[in-house]
Amino acid sequence: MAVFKPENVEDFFEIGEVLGSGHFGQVRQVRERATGTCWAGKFLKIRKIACSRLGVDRSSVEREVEILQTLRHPNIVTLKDVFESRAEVVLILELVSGAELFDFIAEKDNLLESEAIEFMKQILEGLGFMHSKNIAHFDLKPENIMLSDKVSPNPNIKLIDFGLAHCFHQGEEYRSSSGTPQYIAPEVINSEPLSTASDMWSIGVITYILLSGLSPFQGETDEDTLKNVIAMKYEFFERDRMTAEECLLHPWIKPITRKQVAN
Ligand SMILES: COc1cc(-c2ccc3ncc(-c4cccc([C@@H](O)NCCN(C)C)c4)n3n2)ccc1O
Repeated sequence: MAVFKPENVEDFFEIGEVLGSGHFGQVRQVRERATGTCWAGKFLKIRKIACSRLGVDRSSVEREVEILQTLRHPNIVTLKDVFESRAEVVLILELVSGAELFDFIAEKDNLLESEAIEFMKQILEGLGFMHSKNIAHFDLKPENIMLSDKVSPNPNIKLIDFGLAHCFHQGEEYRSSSGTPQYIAPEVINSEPLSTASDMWSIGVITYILLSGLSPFQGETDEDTLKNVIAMKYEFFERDRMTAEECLLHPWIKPITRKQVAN
């Protein structure tokens, strides 16, 4: 069992405003007392009774910590420290002070295709790094794609929220029905074995929304959305989903000629 720092997190960090919350608990801005540096604290209530709906299993926290400790990349949020006291674990993470990607785009009058390409390139670079470590995110969606800061004219993309992430081991079969209906792949809905390719389905949905402003499978209810995803009312020329690495080599993202660059 992983051992986290038993000290009281408030001895080292001043707890600030709530940045976001979910079934997992809360993300709050925290200020390091020794340096004045601001970080993001993910406050997780640990489930004490297995059948309880409140809180998260300690095993899932250990899995996320192990995955975050493996991932060091400019487009993936970094983990600094982990504290545990009583029934709470606190992940101290690099603060991402920009907006969620889609909120940033919503505030602009329009998004240039060159800007969309740059955003997709950075998302794919972070995801390609994860996949090179046999780690799948399994919850890729606009809310989990953030911008590094509010002021830079060319902000960096940061992938966050690794609560559903999974590291595949040789020969292992992994199934999960978790995720967000608009973005999950058919194999998730059909309880089939998953892989990093399931993230590439989500990338396809995100790219579609980024370029069209429309969500391809969204229905009136989550049930309708899931039915739309598995109805397969679409045709692809390519039979197999591209990997993140293959996407980065696609002419839309990596121009082949100066003429393409000029466009
Ligand atoms: C929510 O889980 C994570 C959040 C983060 C994280 C790291 C740095 C950071 N800076 C700002 C934020 C932030 C800001 C607003 C909302 C959230 C989060 O609560 N919501 C993200 C959406 N997700 C829960 C669907 C997080 N974060 N979130 C990292 C790993 C996680 O598993």
